[in-house]
Amino acid sequence: MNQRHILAFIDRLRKARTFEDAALTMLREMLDAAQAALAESGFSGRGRILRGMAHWRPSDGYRRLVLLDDTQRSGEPAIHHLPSASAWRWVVTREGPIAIDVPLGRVWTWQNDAAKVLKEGGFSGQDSVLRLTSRDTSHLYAIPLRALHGAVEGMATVEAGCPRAVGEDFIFPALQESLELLAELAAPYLATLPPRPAAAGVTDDLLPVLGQSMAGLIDMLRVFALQEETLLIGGPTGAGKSRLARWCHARSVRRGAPFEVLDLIAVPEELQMAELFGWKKGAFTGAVRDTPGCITRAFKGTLFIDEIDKLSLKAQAGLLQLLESRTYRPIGDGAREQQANVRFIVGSNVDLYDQVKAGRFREDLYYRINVLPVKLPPLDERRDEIAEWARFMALRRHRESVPGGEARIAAGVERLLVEHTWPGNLRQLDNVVRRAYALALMTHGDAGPEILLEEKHFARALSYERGSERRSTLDDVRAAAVAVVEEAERQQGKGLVLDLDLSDAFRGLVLGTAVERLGSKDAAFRLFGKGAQVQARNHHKMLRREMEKVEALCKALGEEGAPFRELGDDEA
Ligand SMILES: Nc1ncnc2c1ncn2[C@@H]1O[C@H](COP(=O)(O)OP(=O)(O)OP(=O)(O)O)[C@@H](O)[C@H]1O
Repeated sequence: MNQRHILAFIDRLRKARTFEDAALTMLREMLDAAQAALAESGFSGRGRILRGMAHWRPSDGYRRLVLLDDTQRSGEPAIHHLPSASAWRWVVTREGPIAIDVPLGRVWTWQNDAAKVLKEGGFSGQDSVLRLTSRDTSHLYAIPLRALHGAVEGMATVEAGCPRAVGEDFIFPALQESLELLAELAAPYLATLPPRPAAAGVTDDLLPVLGQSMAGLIDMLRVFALQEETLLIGGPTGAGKSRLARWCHARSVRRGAPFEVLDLIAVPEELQMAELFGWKKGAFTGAVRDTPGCITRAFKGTLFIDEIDKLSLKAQAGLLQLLESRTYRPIGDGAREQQANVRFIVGSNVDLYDQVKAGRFREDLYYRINVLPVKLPPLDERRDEIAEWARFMALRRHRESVPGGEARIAAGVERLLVEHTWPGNLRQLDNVVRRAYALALMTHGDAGPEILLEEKHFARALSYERGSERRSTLDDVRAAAVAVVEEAERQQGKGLVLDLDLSDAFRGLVLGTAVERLGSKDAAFRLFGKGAQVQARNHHKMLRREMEKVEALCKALGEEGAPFRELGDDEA
């Protein structure tokens, strides 16, 4: 590339207004450079430059994906292809460009004017290989794209089809320098330009509201939904991850088969393996009959594992083995292994890589499930959706009581809701709408076919909410800790000691509060994932023990009487 050429390229990048404009400019230039290298090579007329792809994917998920396909006739609808997950891993770990000889599975690069094989058979991800060969790609070049701070956050790929060049260096040596230069020049634009506004998304029963900020993500998810690889949906609690998983299933080739959910927050650690794989009669105490696990129940369908970070290390090993071999054995079953015919979607509301660094999540499993990561933004970043969700939720609530009824929200409510912050996301909004609905019912006497939810109902419903200025739960818990420490200091001043073990009473205080609030011990235990204790009817005893600790704390603090005293008494 001569200087004039480079300047013209920079000029086009400068004129780009969106990520997509810049990515297409870069890819066009890359494909043209590859075309020229092919024409000058010994493979001229025997191979084809097929397509280029660019994606931007910081660690928490795919943000954008752009395809420039020279095999498509113009006017054809864009066929979406996925970038290669294995190529991405190579580029990230090497932080440099690589070339892949797809049929041989060879991964190599070019160093000091010489080809260097990084790994024979290093490109062996079955899904990636199949996908590339099915679109006639024999050679793939992958170049890192760097964010402004230097980290690799994206990748550009050029695909070529030239069966004659299998096992040969092909055109990479001649091309590598210009591909790297083009990527380097384009990266600052890619890192900073906004996305092209997506066309208004099509809504349906599973995704009834779709704002501008979600439309781009949904476009990508339409492509991801069709794949067999594991999809990882991150995002804060209540943002709608489970619903989105169901939406993906409904758009996948598996849509006619079951959609199963394994919510790990509700399953005690010791039962996780059993829930996943099922068990044979007699496998453990209480296993009175053969019971299929959710992998069997999801046969030919999709299994959504929510809160994957709650998976015990033992169950992580089991899941990894399953993902690698695609086979499993129910607990206590010595017989033949069973084939797992299931597509996995995994949900998490924490950063899984942080869990890896903290030693709580296996790194190998992390890479297995982090193939197609996406992040569902919090509702506060989807403000254009808030009013519409509220309308949808009000109607949904009303129709639970009056099928076919109509519910409206008064003018002015929208502003109220949009100005609020929603740390609990859609779940919190749903609660507020339900509260406003209950207040409207009180105004109107009963639910007629039509109901109007007024501003005063929402204002009141919101007044029960914790506002944006509210401190976090952690701050509140820490405030309680500070109070105890201050009390210990006071007692020390009097020559006394406040035993640290007394702070164990926190469990009892939490449980007691939950029982009071929910009006049921069973519900309180289930709220905290202790359903197994309820089932075994152990929870009364457990609660009693916790209440004794609360009493001991009260005594040490010189309080007369303890809260929730009566809770430990009856077994009702
Ligand atoms: N697509 C949807 N259609 C209807 N309601 C929805 C949708 N998405 C979210 N909601 C509302 O938000 C609530 C939370 O949604 P969901 O359970 O999918 O969130 P989540 O992100 O999986 O939460 P968690 O991380 O706590 O499991 C639902 O109970 C529902 O009221």
